[in-house]
Amino acid sequence: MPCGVGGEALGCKIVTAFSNNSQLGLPSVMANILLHDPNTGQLKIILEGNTLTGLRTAAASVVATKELHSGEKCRLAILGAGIQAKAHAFALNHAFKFKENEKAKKLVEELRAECLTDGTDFQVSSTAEQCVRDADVICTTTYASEPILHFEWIKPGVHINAVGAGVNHHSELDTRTYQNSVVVTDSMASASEELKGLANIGVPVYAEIGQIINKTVKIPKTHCTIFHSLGR
Ligand SMILES: NC(=O)C1=CN([C@@H]2O[C@H](COP(=O)(O)OP(=O)(O)OC[C@H]3O[C@@H](n4cnc5c(N)ncnc54)[C@H](OP(=O)(O)O)[C@@H]3O)[C@@H](O)[C@H]2O)C=CC1
Ligand SMILES: O=C(O)C1=NCCCC1
Repeated sequence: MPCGVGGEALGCKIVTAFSNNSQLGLPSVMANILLHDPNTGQLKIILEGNTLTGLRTAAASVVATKELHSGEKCRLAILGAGIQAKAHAFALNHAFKFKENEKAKKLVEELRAECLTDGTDFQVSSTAEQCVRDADVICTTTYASEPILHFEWIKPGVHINAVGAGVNHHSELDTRTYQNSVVVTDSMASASEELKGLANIGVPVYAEIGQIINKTVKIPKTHCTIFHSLGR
């Protein structure tokens, strides 16, 4: 993932995703950042990039949630219990102060200890359905290659940040959820490759989040909104 800002900065994040790494005690997503001198191109430093990946991905979901969900934000549901689940729990709670949170057990004690100072509570759900029912905002952060979120479980007006990816990037949500949603992404260029399967179920990628932010595109009323986070 290359990035340049005028004459000020030049860098590249190299990232891999190996979903079975937890069996080896390693993070499944591992990133390093190469920073170059923006005037000469000389490599200056190689930085650990996992921390930034957590922060940036969750921050993008916060921005998308602000732009795409206008209703009350009482209940946050997170499917998944890894690095991104935790990053999203922190970032979305910080931004929106949810009253209730449902997420996997192994994260709960850690989150209670780290977040309870502001009165937020976290609960464990035994099923994905229980987790997402009545949620206002849902984040999916897994490697599921079959849908883990079904249309009949979600209430009208929900906003979904679809962050994870299985074999393809649209495997966490079922077809009906897509067909009843407006899908916004971070990069149309990436979506044309990584979300091309959506065309097979008649679902267009409606806009880039940047177009919503700069008000060149307006979101029509739909059952729900999906921010498809591709990460680049
Ligand atoms: N859009 C973006 O910008 C980014 C996207 N990602 C994507 O986000 C996802 C999560 O990344 P990260 O949090 O770092 O990964 P982790 O390995 O830390 O966590 C993955 C979580 O997904 C769960 N999981 C794995 N497979 C399945 C499945 N088949 N069904 C249900 N749950 C499953 C795991 O469960 P268990 O705990 O039981 O193993 C775990 O809780 C990945 O798909 C990754 O590629 C990551 C970074 C940036
Ligand atoms: O770092 C990112 O951005 C990633 N996006 C998609 C999957 C893995 C990491």
